[in-house]
Amino acid sequence: MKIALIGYGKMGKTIEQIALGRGHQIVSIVDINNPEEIHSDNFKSADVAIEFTTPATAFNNYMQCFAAGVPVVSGTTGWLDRVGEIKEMCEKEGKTFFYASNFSIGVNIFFALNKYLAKIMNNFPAYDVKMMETHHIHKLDAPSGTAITLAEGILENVDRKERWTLETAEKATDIPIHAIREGEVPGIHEITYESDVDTISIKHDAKSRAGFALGAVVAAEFTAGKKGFLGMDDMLKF
Ligand SMILES: NC(=O)C1=CN([C@@H]2O[C@H](COP(=O)(O)OP(=O)(O)OC[C@H]3O[C@@H](n4cnc5c(N)ncnc54)[C@H](O)[C@@H]3O)[C@@H](O)[C@H]2O)C=CC1
Ligand SMILES: O=C(O)C1=N[C@H](C(=O)O)C[C@H](O)C1
Repeated sequence: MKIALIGYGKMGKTIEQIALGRGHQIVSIVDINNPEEIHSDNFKSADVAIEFTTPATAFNNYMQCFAAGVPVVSGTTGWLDRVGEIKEMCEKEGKTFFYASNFSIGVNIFFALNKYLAKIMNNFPAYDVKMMETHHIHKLDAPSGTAITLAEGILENVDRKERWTLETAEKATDIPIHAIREGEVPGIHEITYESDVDTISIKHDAKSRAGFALGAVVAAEFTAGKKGFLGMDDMLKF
């Protein structure tokens, strides 16, 4: 498969290695210093573009991919206030877009576990819930996209909670997310339920970026030739 990379930072470089190892060809690499590459014939020849850039630049990159007729797989976080526009373009204009706040298979198992635990906890109001995420100091957004997905999994299932908040809970109906930025940590997420008598925690700790990158390449293989707005639930069968 011919892959174009948009964003050649920590994720772009890890994805390149995994894609080459799976027999794919990298036909184009777009980064901040060569934005015109996205208009090149090499870029347009890609079966799929994999986009990992920044919250501020992702949406415009998606528009460029759509204009070039290249399906997009993206994991960039912090831009989801505009996801409705992308879904509409996929539905009405036949564009192709695969998004995951976290491509790691382990984290997606953790998402399912989080929802299952939340369903149980809905029946036990003696427990309050809080979240913690830790990432490297270069991360631009907080809370992490993964933490937001986890919070949404709790909100869908725990009736006594209404929204997530960064750091402090203002009301009993809030889920506070504590965001720590420390060293070069690839990503840790923890959900804690606490009562007067005990604590129950579930935690995912990424050892490197390899799991995120492998998931993104597998998602690219899945996306090539498909139409519409796609996500991990379409690809994984639990
Ligand atoms: N969904 C997932 O599984 C994961 C998502 N991420 C997210 O992916 C994004 C990127 O993460 P990293 O690679 O660690 O960041 P990074 O900072 O190492 O790399 C970002 C790259 O994008 C480039 N860039 C900036 N503006 C650009 C533009 N307009 N066009 C093309 N390239 C541009 C930068 O020069 C840099 O090389 C972040 O939003 C992060 O939260 C990170 C890991 C896993
Ligand atoms: O910025 C990162 O590094 C990561 N970002 C994603 C997020 O915001 O959830 C996924 C992973 O945790 C690493």
